[in-house]
Amino acid sequence: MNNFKTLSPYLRLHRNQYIVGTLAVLGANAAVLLPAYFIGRAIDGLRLFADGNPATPGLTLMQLALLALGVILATVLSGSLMVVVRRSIVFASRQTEYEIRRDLFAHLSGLDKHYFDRARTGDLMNRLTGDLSAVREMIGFGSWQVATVISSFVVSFAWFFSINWRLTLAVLVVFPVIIGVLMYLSRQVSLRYVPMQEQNSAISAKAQENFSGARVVKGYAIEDREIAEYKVMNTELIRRALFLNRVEGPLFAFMSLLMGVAYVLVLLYGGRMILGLVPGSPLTLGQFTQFTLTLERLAWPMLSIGMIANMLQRGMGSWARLQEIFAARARVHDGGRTDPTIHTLQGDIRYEDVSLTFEGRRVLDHVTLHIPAGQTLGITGPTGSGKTVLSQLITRLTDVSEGSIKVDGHDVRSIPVRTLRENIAVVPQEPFLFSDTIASNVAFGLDNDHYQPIETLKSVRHTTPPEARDVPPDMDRVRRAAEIAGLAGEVDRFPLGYDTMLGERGVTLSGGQRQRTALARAVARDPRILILDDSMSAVDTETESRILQGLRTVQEGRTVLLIGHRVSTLRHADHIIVMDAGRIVEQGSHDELLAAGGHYADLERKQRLESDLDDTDETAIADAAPTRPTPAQPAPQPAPQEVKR
Ligand SMILES: Nc1ncnc2c1ncn2[C@@H]1O[C@H](COP(=O)(O)OP(=O)(O)OP(=O)(O)O)[C@@H](O)[C@H]1O
Repeated sequence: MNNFKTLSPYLRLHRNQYIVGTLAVLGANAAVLLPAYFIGRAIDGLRLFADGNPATPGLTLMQLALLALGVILATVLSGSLMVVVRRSIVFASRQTEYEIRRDLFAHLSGLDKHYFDRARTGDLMNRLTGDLSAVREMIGFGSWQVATVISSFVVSFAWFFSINWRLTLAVLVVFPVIIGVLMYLSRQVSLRYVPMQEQNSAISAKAQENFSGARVVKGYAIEDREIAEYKVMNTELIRRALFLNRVEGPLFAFMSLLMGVAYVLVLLYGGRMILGLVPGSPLTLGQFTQFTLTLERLAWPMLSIGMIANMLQRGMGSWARLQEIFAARARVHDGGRTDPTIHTLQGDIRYEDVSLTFEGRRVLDHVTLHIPAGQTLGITGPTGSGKTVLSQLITRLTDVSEGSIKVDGHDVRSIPVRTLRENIAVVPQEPFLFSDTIASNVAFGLDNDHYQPIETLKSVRHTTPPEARDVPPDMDRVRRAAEIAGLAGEVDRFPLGYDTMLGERGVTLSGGQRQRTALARAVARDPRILILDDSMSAVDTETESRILQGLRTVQEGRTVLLIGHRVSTLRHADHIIVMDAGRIVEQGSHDELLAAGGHYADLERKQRLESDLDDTDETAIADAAPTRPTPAQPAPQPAPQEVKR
């Protein structure tokens, strides 16, 4: 019931369509029973005519023709009303489906990292498709059929009672059985349906992860294992689906049996009435015919009761699963302390005694730090030491557990989330590219001002669809950003240049190209604060130094957080911090840290040694190489520019 309450606001958006549709169903089901009445009248009239009794002359040819016309008109009327039903209820259900899908997407887009850290894409996709379809079927075809069953029964029994109440009571004998069976069925379906949908979700998630991770699956040659696991999951789905179907199968047969019982009762009891064997309850042949024809019309509604109960249970089960999405709340959002007057930021960042705890585990521990606007902070430290989460706190991907972070003196929790994020560009450790052109990927963060948040719970019939905006990317900006990110040269060599289409998540680019496309995207945004999270790990040191040089030209007045493991990345930063186990364990300039002889100095020494060793190896190879390659010894290839992922 609770679930129905949450669905009703959507149904109310199309109240008139559902009311018109329901009235049309009622009308159609009343009209469809009129032919039985006309035929009954005709039979009685003809029988009297056949008797040849002048006192009861029976039916004239004109009356017979009128009754025949009545049959035709009633059929046309019920057919026309069915068209109205389709155009109202079925249309309304499609529109409701659209509105729920639109609102679900908007709601999901408003959820934060905490939700998506745990959600499985395949499961969400299954809810947005399979579950939403089940809800649409329930409110469309399902509600239509409910109205059909109710109106068929009401109108039929009205006729039955008007013909003969005793015969009607005989038919009613089967109804307690029907109600009992229905209650049992509804309970069974609701118990069995949700586990089946959960398995559907698990299968979708498995398929989605396999397709997204196809390179890993193939790289480890574990296709057969994955296929076997998929098969097991499918077998389980079939088992659960059959378990559900097992309730429905016998039901159809059972309802047919009950229908047969009703016919037998009418035949035996009605027949006795026609023969005059039931005192005080006469029945004419025409009335008997009308009774049986009306009963015949009840066959489909009766047989479909099981299917409808099933559809409603599935729909409500699916709606409950969609409700779980609507019930999820973003932990990070604008609230009472948000100051809407903050529109611009300069980029002065202060961490004041910041701690962060994830599921009882402290990942940042009393961090205090000041990054003046326009300065570059280098962040390094062992893996898992808290570098990424430290930077994520500025964009409020997650909020501090203790202490505060201030940008330009404002606590980040008081800056409107949109303003905050519009002023920051992040190049994450694992860049995400869209299956679009390189130009569109670089320009992804631009052209964001024309869109307003959508109004939810609003009828699609009263909203004008947003104008299709196919704004071409600002190519000057795209090229400049690509130049700075060290990507331009390679893109110019692609046959389609910036119009090159990327595969899903940019898989058709090398790891380094992907990183630099993501970097270009961030630079194109022209942010006040730029966060580069280990975002040059897949490019060689030479390219990296070119990119850093390019960045320095646009860095003026921009605050940059540069996370990295290479001293070459960090050495030009104004200030460098070394993190360990969520704490800042060293800080200072490159020279100060080298002089301090701690972790940073160690790192520098190791990387210098490695680089010296590489140089020595290369010289040795060059010395040993013949001056001219023979066919058997191909010329040494240049070192790969980038680490392929
Ligand atoms: N969403 C999360 N839920 C729970 N723990 C998390 C989450 N994100 C990060 N952590 C934990 O926080 C700690 C710091 O992670 P972080 O990603 O900041 O490390 P890092 O220093 O950037 O490491 P790396 O150099 O490997 O990228 C890790 O122990 C990690 O397991």
